[in-house]
This record gives sequence, structure tokens and C-alpha cells, in this order.
Amino acid sequence: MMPPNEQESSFPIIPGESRNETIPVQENPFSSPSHVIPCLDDEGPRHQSRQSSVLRQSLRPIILKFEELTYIIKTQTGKGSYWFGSQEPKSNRLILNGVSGIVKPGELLAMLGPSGSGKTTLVTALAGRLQGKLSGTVSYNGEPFTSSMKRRTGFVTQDDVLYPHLTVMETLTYTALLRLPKELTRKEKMEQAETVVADLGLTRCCNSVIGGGLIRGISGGERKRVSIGQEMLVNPSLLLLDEPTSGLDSTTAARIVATLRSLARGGRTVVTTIHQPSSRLYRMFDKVLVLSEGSSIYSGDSGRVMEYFGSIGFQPGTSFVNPADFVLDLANGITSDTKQYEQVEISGKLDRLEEQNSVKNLLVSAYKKNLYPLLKEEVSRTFPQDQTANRSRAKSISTNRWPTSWWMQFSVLLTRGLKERSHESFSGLKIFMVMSVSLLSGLLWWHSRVAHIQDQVGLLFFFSIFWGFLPLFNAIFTFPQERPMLIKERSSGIYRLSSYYIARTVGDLPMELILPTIFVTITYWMGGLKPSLTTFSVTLMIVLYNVLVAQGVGLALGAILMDAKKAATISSVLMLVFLLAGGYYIQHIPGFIAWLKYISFSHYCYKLLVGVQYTWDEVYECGPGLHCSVTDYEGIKNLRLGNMVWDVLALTLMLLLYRVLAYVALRQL
Ligand SMILES: Nc1ncnc2c1ncn2[C@@H]1O[C@H](COP(=O)(O)OP(=O)(O)OP(=O)(O)O)[C@@H](O)[C@H]1O
Repeated sequence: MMPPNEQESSFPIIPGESRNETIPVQENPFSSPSHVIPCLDDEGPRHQSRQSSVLRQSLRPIILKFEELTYIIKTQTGKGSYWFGSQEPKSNRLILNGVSGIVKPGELLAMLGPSGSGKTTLVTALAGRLQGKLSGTVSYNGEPFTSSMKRRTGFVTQDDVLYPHLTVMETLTYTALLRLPKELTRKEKMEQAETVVADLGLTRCCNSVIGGGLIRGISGGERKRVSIGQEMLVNPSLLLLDEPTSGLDSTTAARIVATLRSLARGGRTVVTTIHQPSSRLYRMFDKVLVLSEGSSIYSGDSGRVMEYFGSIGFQPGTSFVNPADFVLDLANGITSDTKQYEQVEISGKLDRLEEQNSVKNLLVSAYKKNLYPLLKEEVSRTFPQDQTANRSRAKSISTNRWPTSWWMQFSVLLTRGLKERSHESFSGLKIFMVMSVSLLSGLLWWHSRVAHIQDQVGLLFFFSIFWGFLPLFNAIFTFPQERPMLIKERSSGIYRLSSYYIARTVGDLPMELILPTIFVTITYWMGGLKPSLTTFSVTLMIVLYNVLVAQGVGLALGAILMDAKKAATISSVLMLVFLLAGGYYIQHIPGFIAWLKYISFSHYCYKLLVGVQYTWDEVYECGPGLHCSVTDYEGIKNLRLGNMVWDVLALTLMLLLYRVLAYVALRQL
């Protein structure tokens, strides 16, 4: 282990302040408030509050222990019918095989292993986020994973889940507002975000957008640091990271690992998986756990790895070898004697695989014989942190489940959502589409008259279908797109689902309602519908109500299926059914299938639109010199216009039902 004063971190980190219950920490020379470079121009009384940085506040050290973790999954064979699932029995696959370990505050543990050896599964299990059946125990100061522990744990996933259109500063500020406790003022939270920006060396890019996909933004290393920063904001006592250096150049990777080491030195327990560390990175780890096909082959001090493998008969081929390369070769069953991967195929692939498997089995047995008994003893030992005093305190904290109030969560999520989606809500393309369709419709139905009742009724039917299709298709993408962010933030216990759900749906409303308003206003008057302000207003309200119901259907489909493609296919079928069964195209639908219209929101909307457009005493020219009542017109007669309250009630029921369905589906995530 390197002494703390040898820290070569290029990202100066403010270590946790030492209190009675914390372990002693080293003060980082770079962490003085004067070092913080402000991202924003306005210079306020930052200096003073920086000193009360959350990172300086009480840090309760966590001893992480995991014993005999075994994780088995049922694998799909891929054969069988798509609709009815595989016909073949599912086979069990062992992903983790009795993995144990202990990490103490101040330590940085690296999990090494070849691709597919179970590192991600293990770190996800330790972060309390692994779905499925995990056997064995994971304890945090002797306790299971509680909601209070959730808030003291930071978990950085391999893929950075960030909003691409927000800037670095915005991303961290919104996270600070959501994650930091309500005891801190808004200003203090924002200053905390600025501190983290400076601490992680992100000042230069703090006003750049994150980017991703086709949007050019900050670099991969900066993005990773933003992800780490989001977790650092809450000053976690336990920080877990999955491959924080993957895809980064060696300098950036070294900086990130140095940052992690600084965080550990600040009294935190830090666990990271890492794929192929250079020897420079390797030296920064305190402990390593090496996995081979889900089983441990080494667990202990990083500096003793060569000595251990040497003691059981595995020496590197050359004296200058990166310990990480050496153990990764061993975890793959490759020894310096055989160097199978360099060998010309002599005895065939099968022999080679057998030899590798026997090396792996030998290493697993040696681990069980030599290292596991000592580790087991250490894991079962009781540490001061495991005492009941801590437990009762944790209990009292866990009663206060959420860091901020419902309103705070709602308002931050609403603002963040509006900011992130402002580009798509007010997209010129969308406005162009609605404007052009409305103008075209207005021209096609130009000043239609009651005498041409079929045309007018057709326009009303078009209102109900177009404003059913569009909001429905827009809404189906909402939750499948938001899923990774929702899972990430909800599993960190940041906010309630209700505050997210309402903020998300309310945030979309302005644009969802403005566009149909523009459309109806243009088309109604150009199309020559009843020139009455009251009828126009009621028509507009019906269309807007229809939009809300259609949006609810889209949200529910997206939330239930969590797959935009599947949801889009089902929506197309649904809307086609509504289109045909709506009562405009087919007047005499056979009785056995006529019920379809009752499940169609477009049908109720259409009925209401026709109902408000025509009065029962209104007549139209049904032949030369002949006047008939509009209610006798076949298309209207078959609609059976009656008490419109029932149609409004049916729409209200659908509005509530689909939104509740979407909410319930999201709860299952
Ligand atoms: N839900 C799952 N369904 C199918 N296979 C799974 C699932 N979860 C894990 N696995 C398998 O378990 C093994 C371990 O996966 P894991 O992601 O933990 O490995 P890893 O060591 O982190 O790999 P890498 O370094 O490539 O990320 C892999 O072979 C993976 O395919």
C-alpha cells in the first residue's frame, strides 16, 4: 500500500473529515477552497460555504463483507417459438461460485478477471442492485442493505447513464439538488456541485454538453468523471465502480484510479472492477480479488500477488511483468510454461482447452486451501463498526427515506426534464409537420358547408384520429428511452416514482397541448365548421382531452413493454382498429365485432365532436330542394348520439386507467 502522502492524483479530492466515528484521514493539500476554480462567472460567498462541503462532513466508515456469494442464472437456449418461449428446458449457469471478501474503509479493492469472469455481476451484487437469486451474504457494517445504506453507497456503472443535452454543471447541479439532504440550502447544494466539478478537474468543460449518440459532447474520460462526480456529491461511505477506466487512454485511466485512491484515503471503502490495468494502475490498488469463471483464485494484498502465485508454483516467464497481466493469464488458465496463446497449434484446440481448465481448477483449489481459511476468519471477525450503536443510528436515519421532499423532487425533475427535452419539444420539424398538415387540411376542407355533411363529418373524424395517432406515437418512446436513467436513479433511492412520473408527464404537456391547439384553430376556421366561438372552444377541449387519453395509452404501452419497437407495432394495430371501428368508414359493423368501438378513445372523441357541432333541429340539403335533419344522416344516426356525459365519462375512465397502468408497470422495474 502506498502511503497517503504519495498521492499523485491529478484530481484533487477533498477527503472526508475525521470525526469520532470516522477513521483518521489525510488532508489533501490541493483541497483548499482557494484552489476551486469557479465554473460560473458570478463570484458569491463561495469560499465560506465550501468549507462546509458535504465531502468534509461526517463520513461513517463502512466495512463491506461478502461471504460465499453464488449466483446462478437460467439461460435461454434461443430455440423454440418466439411467442410461446423456448420449448427446450432452460439450463442453469453458474456466474459466481462462492466468492468471499472483505474491504475496509480507506481501502481500494480492484476486482480483476478475464471478460465474462463475473466482475460486473459481483460489483452489482455488492451495490445491492443485482436482480435474481443471489445466495450467500453481503453485509455493510454487519447489516444488510438498507435504504439508509443505499444513500451512503455510490455506484458507477460501466456505461455512463447521463442526459446528453445537459451540460456538466447542470448534470451535477440537478443531481446535487436531488441527492443532497433537505437540511442543506439550495445554494449550498449548488456550491457543492461546483466543488465536485473543480475537484474532478471538470472546470474547463463544465459548460459543455455531455453528448452521446450523434451529439458531440465531452470526452469519454470526462463523462466517466461526471458519473463519478454524481456519486461523490453525496460523499458516499462506500463507492463501487464497474470498469471506470474502460475505453480510456492510460493517462486518463491513471487519473481516475488516483482519484479513487484519494477517495479511499478519505475514509471511504472503494471497490472497482478493472479489465486490464497497467502496472502503474495496479500499484495504486490496496487489495485485489481475481476471478476466473466466477470463482476466486486470489484475494488479498495487491503487493503479494506474485509471491502467492510463486508459492504455489506459478512464476512469470520474465522478471519484469505487469502483475495484472500475469494474474489475468493465470485466470485464463495460461501459464508461462505453456503460453498457449502464442503457441502454434500442435496438439489441437481440445487439448489446449483441457490444459487451461486444469490450470484454472488447480488455482481454485489452491485458493480454497491457502487463502480462503484466512479470509473466512477475517470475514467472520466482529469489527467495532458492527456494533449495535451504529445499527440503531442507521435505523433512525432509514425512517427518513428520501433525501428531499416530494415537491423538491417534482420541481427539480420537471425543470431538468424540460431542459433536457427542450430541443425535441420545440423541434422545428414537429411544428412544421403540424402546421403543414393543418394548412393542407384547411385547404382541402376549405369552407365546407353543412350541405356537404359527409365532408364535415369526415373532418371531425380526422381530428379524432390524427390527434389520437400523434400523441400516442410520441408517448410510447418516453419510458423505454428513460429506462436506464430511471433504474439508475431509483436504485440509488433519489426520488419517489410518483414525483418522477408526474414531473415527466406534466413536462410534456405544454407542447402536447400547444400543437393540437394550433392545428384545430387553423383547420376549424379554414374548414368552415360552425362559426361559433363556444362550439370552437368545446371542439378544442374535446381534441385536447383526446390527446391526453392517447398519450396515456402510449405511456402505458411503452411502460409495459419497455420496447419502443414492440410498442410501436402494437400501437399501429390498435390505431388501425380504432380507425376502422370508429364508425365513420363502416356504418354497419356486424354485431359480434361492433363492441370494438367501445374500447376506442377515438370513437368517443368523434361522437363528442359530432355532438357539439350539430343540434338535433339542424337540417342539411339532402337532395335538390330537399332538407333533412342532420340526425337522420346515416353516418350520424349510427353514432347514436345521446347523453354526451357518458362519452366524457368513458374518456375520463380511460385517461385514469391508462395512466395508472403506466405507473404500475414502472413500479415493476
Ligand atoms: N442476465 C444474464 N443473462 C445471461 N448471461 C448473463 C447474465 N448476467 C451475466 N451473464 C453472464 O455471466 C458472465 C459474467 O458476466 P459479467 O458481466 O459479470 O462478466 P465481466 O467479468 O464483468 O465481463 P466484462 O469484463 O466483459 O464486462 C458472462 O458470461 C455473462 O454473459
